[in-house]
Amino acid sequence: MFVITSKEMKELEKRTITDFDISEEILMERAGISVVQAIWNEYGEFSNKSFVIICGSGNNGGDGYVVARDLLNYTEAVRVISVGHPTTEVAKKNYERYLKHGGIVYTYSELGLEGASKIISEADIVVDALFGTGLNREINDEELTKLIEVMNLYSKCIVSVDIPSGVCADDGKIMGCAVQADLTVTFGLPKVGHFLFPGRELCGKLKIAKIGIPSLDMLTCDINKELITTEKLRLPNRPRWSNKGTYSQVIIIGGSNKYIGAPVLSALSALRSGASMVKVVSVSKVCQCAMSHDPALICVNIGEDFNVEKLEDFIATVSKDVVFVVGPGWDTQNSEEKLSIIKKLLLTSNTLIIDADGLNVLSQNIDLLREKNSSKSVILTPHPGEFSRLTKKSLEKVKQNYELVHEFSKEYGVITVLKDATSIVSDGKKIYFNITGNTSLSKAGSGDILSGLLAGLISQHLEPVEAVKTGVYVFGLAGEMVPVEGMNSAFSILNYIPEAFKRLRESK
Ligand SMILES: NC(=O)C1=CN([C@@H]2O[C@H](COP(=O)(O)OP(=O)(O)OC[C@H]3O[C@@H](n4cnc5c(N)ncnc54)[C@H](OP(=O)(O)O)[C@@H]3O)[C@@H](O)[C@H]2O)[C@@H](O)CC1
Ligand SMILES: [K+]
Repeated sequence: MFVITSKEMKELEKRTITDFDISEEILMERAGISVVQAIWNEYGEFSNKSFVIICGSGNNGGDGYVVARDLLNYTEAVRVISVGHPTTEVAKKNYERYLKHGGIVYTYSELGLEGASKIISEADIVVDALFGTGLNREINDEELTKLIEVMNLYSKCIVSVDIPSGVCADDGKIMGCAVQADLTVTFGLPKVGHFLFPGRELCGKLKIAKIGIPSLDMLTCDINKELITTEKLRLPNRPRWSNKGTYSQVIIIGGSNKYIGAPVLSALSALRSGASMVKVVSVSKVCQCAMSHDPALICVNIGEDFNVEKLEDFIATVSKDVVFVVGPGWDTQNSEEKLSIIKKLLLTSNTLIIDADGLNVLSQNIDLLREKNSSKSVILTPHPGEFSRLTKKSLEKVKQNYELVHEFSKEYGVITVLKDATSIVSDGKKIYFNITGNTSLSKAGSGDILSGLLAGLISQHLEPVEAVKTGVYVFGLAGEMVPVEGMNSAFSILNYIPEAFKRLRESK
């Protein structure tokens, strides 16, 4: 499903109006009616319910007046609190129409905070039509801030029109203060702010209503952002005649005497996601740990401690058709030598996934990525801390920064997975958001599982970007399958991976 910014929404609206002769008025009418329908579907019939609609001065408020008018068809218990007189032609029209239908409007300036609080607290459902995609600055007006606080404090239930007021549609950030909705009804296509935190949390349940905007193909509009959903996800093809040689090997280079388990988690995850042969190349202790967990793993022991020559010798023996994961549990000692290993791996034509300390080492010389073999796919799987080191930008600046993920991937010719509660993937062309998962994944070791899972999928010949999309989605699903959220070790997530794949297959 495509995901858009407020600017893109305006463009779609413009083209709908000019190229398809569907007026702004029709769009607003359908938007308002779709909100009423969504409320009915969610909360049941209206005869015993009371409503208050908080309308701002723009078109979001205009939608609010349509909602109010339509609700009058079902109940008299409808009130509007207007915050500023409607300023757009179409909002004014709908304000007038609501009045003509006998609608009651209180102005916030006359009511004051106390009056507004009373009306809000008495209503069963508060419809938030204060600001939508037109919010263009921080809300710093004291009276507005207080009104939003009152809405959050006293409402029994809030339904936001398009987006919770105060949430920026383009990055999910709170512009001063914001409404916490129970249900949000958006129009046409979801906005980025619906999927990035804190906006994602403030939406409550999200419904996407069709209001008559033609498809992107018809509008000849190129949108480069998508939400990862099951329909388009690819799964590996495993022909019945295949044998272990049909698939690529997965080789995990990582682990240290400090972090023994990380590469083992990666390796076990690769097996769970379908890899046929997984090697762990590491120090003795890691190899022992790997063997004790699964004798089917193949270990290449490089000695008691990190040994660059042995690693180099091993890499020289590796055939073309291999998926490398480098970094889980590596630690950052001997970073110069480790950097030279990454350089060697970049020059081979195999697929390379760089994770964890592999990324921390790489951040000392990110330009190494420019030397990669041009036919090679390189996937980086940073969490925000690692991405901040890679880009030399503060954590604040990189968190959820989908544009940066896009630019970075384009500049270095890599696929980047910025892991977070909403993960962001880019191959430098498109941007994908993944929203599966929960806090069962917020655990040491879970990143190692993801890198192994991606390697396992690529070893079964999925295109790297397809493997990454499927991988992050399935990984999230596996996290959601933990019986009690958060009460788990990352290790236990491994058990849910096959089941998560099954669920995805069945849902297609
Ligand atoms: N696109 C479509 O296809 C469709 C769009 N539709 C609907 O239109 C909505 C977008 O409408 P919109 O563009 O009129 O903007 P909206 O969100 O009402 O806010 C603008 C008002 O807020 C004000 N304002 C802004 N920031 C402020 C602040 N911090 N503090 C105080 N004031 C602030 C701003 O003031 P100004 O900047 O002019 O001073 C202006 O008055 C969209 O979300 C959807 O609901 C539907 O009808 C269906 C079709
Ligand atoms: K709103």
